[in-house]
Amino acid sequence: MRTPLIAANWKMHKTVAEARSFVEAFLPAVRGLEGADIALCPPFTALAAVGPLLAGSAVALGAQDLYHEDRGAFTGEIAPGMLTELGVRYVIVGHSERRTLFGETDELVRAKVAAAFRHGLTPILCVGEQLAEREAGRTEAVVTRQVEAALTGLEAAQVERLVIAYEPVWAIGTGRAATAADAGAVCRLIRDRIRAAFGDRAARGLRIQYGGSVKADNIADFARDPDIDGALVGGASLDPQGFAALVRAAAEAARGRRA
Ligand SMILES: O=C(CO)COP(=O)(O)O
Repeated sequence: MRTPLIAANWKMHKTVAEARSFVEAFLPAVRGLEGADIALCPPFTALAAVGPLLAGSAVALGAQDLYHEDRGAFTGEIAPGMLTELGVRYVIVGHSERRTLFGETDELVRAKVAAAFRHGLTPILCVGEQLAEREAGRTEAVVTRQVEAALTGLEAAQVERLVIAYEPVWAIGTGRAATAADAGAVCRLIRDRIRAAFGDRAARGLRIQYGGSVKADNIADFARDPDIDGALVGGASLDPQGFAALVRAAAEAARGRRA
């Protein structure tokens, strides 16, 4: 069975000093924990400080975005090699805030996923429908389009290592999480599409997280579902003790999943 991945997306929160004190409190609180992988995705400015603090721990370093070119005149952007140099292992790509606030297209997301793989980074590809799309019965069509567009040109062996985060946009930061049944159904749909396009091995290896108002007291519902492989967590990842409790609850619940 796939090990769930609980990833913290801090978004535009925490200075370097705040990031350091989070890690100092968080690591002892999850030491020795088994049954879930953990990643922290601080803002770019804190990566160089957080990386060395995580070295030797079971907690991986992630980034929130990257640019798809290796270098050049792209003011304000961050190249993949700048992330790998700092020990970054995961990179969030295509978050709905990037898509809606910063105009990222399916094509740009595809280029970023490819760039991440080219540099040995594991993308956490975010997909999810808006409220109006859900209400119009278009969830399946939207999510399928986003997944297919982002994975065009990849090899099955790459897809097997990929992480997809299903984050319905209406559930992000609203306190209104999807039900585990609805989230699980979309995750199954994604896995079926991956199986059809890339084969059974890729579909079995790929991790599909849920994201959107995940908290310590609802994570168990998601983590028990055999097709939900952990969570991408925003607001509830900002407090070290609260996030540690969330990770522990996820690991505990995931133990009950069907093998
Ligand atoms: O966008 C998210 C993670 O990427 C989810 O954010 P919240 O957990 O704050 O709803």
